[in-house]
Amino acid sequence: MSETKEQRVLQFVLQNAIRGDPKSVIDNIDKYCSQREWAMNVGDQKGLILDNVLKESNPNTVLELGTYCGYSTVRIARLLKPGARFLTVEFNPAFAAVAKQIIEFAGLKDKVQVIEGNTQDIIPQLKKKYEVDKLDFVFVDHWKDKYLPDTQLLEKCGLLAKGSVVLADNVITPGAPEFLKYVRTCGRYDCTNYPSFLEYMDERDALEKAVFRG
Ligand SMILES: Oc1cc(-c2ccc(F)cc2)cc2nccnc12
Ligand SMILES: [Mg+2]
Repeated sequence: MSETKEQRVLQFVLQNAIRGDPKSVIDNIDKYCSQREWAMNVGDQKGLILDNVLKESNPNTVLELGTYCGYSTVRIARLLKPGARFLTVEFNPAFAAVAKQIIEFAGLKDKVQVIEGNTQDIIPQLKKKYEVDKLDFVFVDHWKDKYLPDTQLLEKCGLLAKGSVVLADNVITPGAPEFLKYVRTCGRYDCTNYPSFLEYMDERDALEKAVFRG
C-alpha cells in the first residue's frame, strides 16, 4: 500500500527521535521537512513565536484548529502547566491518525485530546459535550477560508473572554485577508502582527495575535 508523506514523517520520527522527548520530536520533524519533503508544519521560526506567545498567555484551556501531523500540538502541549486542558481538531482522518501517534511518541498523550471532525461542527459542541467554559488560547492553523467564520463562531458560542488569545498562522502565505481585516477593524480585538517566514522556505509569512477585549 503506497504510504503518504505524513506517514513518512511519522516513520522518520519513530526511527530518529527519542521517545518521551518532545523537543527531539519537533527537531526531527523539522529536519525531515526541511531536508527531504516540505510539509505544512508551523516550523521552527514561527514555532518560536508560538512558544513565546503561549508562555505569555500561560493558558488553562487551549484549542487548536488544524492538527495536521501534530507538530504544533507537541510544541504547545510541552509548554502547558499540569492540569491544563488542550483540545485539537482535525477533519482529515489520515492526518489525525498520524498526529495521535506522534503526540503519543512525544509522551504527551495525556495532555491532549485529538478530536476528529469539522471545526464548524465541533466548536458549537465545546461547552456541553467537551465541558469547556472559556478558551484562554486558540491556535488557528487550518484552512484560510475557515479562519473568519470559525473565529466568529467562537464569539457566538461564548467561548472567548476578556484576554483570550487567538493566534493565527499563515496570515501572509497563503494569507487570510478577510480574517485580518475583521480582527483588526471590528473593535473587539487588540491585534499584533509577528512577521516571520513560511516554514522551511524563504517566503515571507506572519502570525497574527488577536486578544479578545471581552
Ligand atoms: O502553514 C501552512 C502553509 C500552507 C502552504 C501551502 C502551500 C504553499 F505554497 C504555501 C503555504 C498551507 C497551510 N494550510 C493549512 C495550515 N497551514 C498551512
Ligand atoms: Mg500553517
